[in-house]
Amino acid sequence: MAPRVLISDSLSPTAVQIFKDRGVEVDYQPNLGKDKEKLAEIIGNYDGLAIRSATKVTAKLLEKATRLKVVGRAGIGVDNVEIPAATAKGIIVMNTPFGNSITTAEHAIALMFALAREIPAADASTQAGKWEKNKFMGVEITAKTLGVIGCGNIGGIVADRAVGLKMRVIAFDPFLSPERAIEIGVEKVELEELLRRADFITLHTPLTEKTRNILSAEAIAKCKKGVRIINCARGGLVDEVALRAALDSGHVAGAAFDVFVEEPATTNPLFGHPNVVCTPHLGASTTEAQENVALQVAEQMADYLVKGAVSNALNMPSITAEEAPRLTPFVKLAEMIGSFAGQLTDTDITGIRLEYEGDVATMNTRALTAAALTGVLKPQLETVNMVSAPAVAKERGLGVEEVRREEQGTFDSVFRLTVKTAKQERSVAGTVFADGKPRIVEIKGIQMDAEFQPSMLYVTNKDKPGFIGRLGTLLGDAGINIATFALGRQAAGEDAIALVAIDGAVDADLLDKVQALPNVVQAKRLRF
Ligand SMILES: NC(=O)c1ccc[n+]([C@@H]2O[C@H](COP(=O)([O-])OP(=O)(O)OC[C@H]3O[C@@H](n4cnc5c(N)ncnc54)[C@H](O)[C@@H]3O)[C@@H](O)[C@H]2O)c1
Ligand SMILES: O=C(O)[C@H](O)COP(=O)(O)O
Repeated sequence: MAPRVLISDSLSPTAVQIFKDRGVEVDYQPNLGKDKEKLAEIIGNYDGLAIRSATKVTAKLLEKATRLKVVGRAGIGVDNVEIPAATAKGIIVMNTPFGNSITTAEHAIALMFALAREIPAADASTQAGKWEKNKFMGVEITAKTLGVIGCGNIGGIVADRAVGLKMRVIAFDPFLSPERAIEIGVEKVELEELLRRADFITLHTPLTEKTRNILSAEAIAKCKKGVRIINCARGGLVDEVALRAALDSGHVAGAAFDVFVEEPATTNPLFGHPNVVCTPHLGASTTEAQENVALQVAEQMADYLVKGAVSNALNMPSITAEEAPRLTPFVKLAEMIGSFAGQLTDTDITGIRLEYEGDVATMNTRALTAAALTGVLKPQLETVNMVSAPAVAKERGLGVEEVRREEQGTFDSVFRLTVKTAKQERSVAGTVFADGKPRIVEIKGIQMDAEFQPSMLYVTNKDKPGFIGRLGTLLGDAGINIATFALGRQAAGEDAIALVAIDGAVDADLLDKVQALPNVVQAKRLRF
């Protein structure tokens, strides 16, 4: 069945076309993001949800999203998505981190000019027939100091444009390296210094607990008198009430805002002030940016739903479309080896060691680790998947250790997983053969050669004559056909392992009988 995607915000028709071309069924309902109830009613029918900023992907909505595998944000900010809730449900959240950066940076520059020359007010006055030539006295931006708070993708582009406009640019960003600051021609400063020196301040950080009200009443008071403030990033970075007071007192000369604490903003403390310019979250609204983000989000979501490739995910390691064909059989191997170990372990797992040997050590081991953890946890947690498994493992305090060795041994690649419990360590290793099928090659250090089968019986025993015959007879008498029988042992008379693929299933009674056979140490049913 073709995967189904719902687009619940306004997106370029390019997205619809790409989904169709990639074999994904698509429903375009651009106003649904504003209708929470209706969205919750139908979200259960979809594998993918493509959104902009109007749709709020809350934990409550995700409860109804029983089939959802991916949320794609056609844009940058994902503050409208409850990512921990999506992760817990195994839903990938991806964005398009660069598609609208230039456009948004240009909007910030446009708002800076609008403030410097009071263009919106002058336009309204002129079109009202007033010709108030003496009322609108602007300021030049040349040689003025622009303070950039948050100098990532957009802040960096704003800085570059401002340098071109002959401004002096200073930036506050704890994660801006001195090398990058030199490269883009900005002076890296602390926030206090930026506030003290800047003639214009522009904000380009995400909204986090650290950045909320980064321009608080106190910070605004530290600004140079006559400062002009531009916010094209997120509502909540500036204390709107404090800013209004500073505008009223004349301490701040002007403010240009594209984003607001409450959106859609129909009322706001800043509204109505003569030196305030507002736009309705238009930062990303150009034909070019909307084409970019629509195309990118549709390609990324289709790649995931159709090919399993993951890019720009915020809660899962990336798997490129190029690496997916080589990686996919190993993802399957890692999950099955993990599942094998998880099914064998009854007591609390305290730690997991993952060893990648040979070619597999050069692959995307973050994705393989996520797959292996999924396998380990699934016997206890039905709903866990590659998205949620690393977070769940961390939450449960499982120490996860990765070891990579590129030298090859008997096989081109070996993946070994060791589960640690308070009582013991148990390892299982496997590889992928040339036919692309995963194989078990070692259990507890004992060499084996077994394919994974849907129904298997795992028996450890003392290697004494008669065991195989007795087990075969027991299964035969119960009407159970043996499909394959793999054996491995340490040495004659010592520990041995039998891995038996069977048609049908062994019930609890029969398992007890296997367990009661002479020399049997442990008998377990396994399902793959
Ligand atoms: N108005 C719009 O339509 C529109 C469009 C696109 C993006 N945005 C918003 O713009 C913002 C920036 O986007 P971006 O692509 O440049 O993101 P980015 O991740 O590339 O850059 C953000 C920068 O903020 C810095 N930062 C984080 N915490 C900080 C702190 N406490 N103090 C100072 N700096 C801090 C980071 O180090 C990073 O360099 C986002 O919030 C995004 O949602 C708005
Ligand atoms: O973070 C973003 O990409 C912008 O806020 C754009 O939002 P929009 O897609 O709703 O215009």
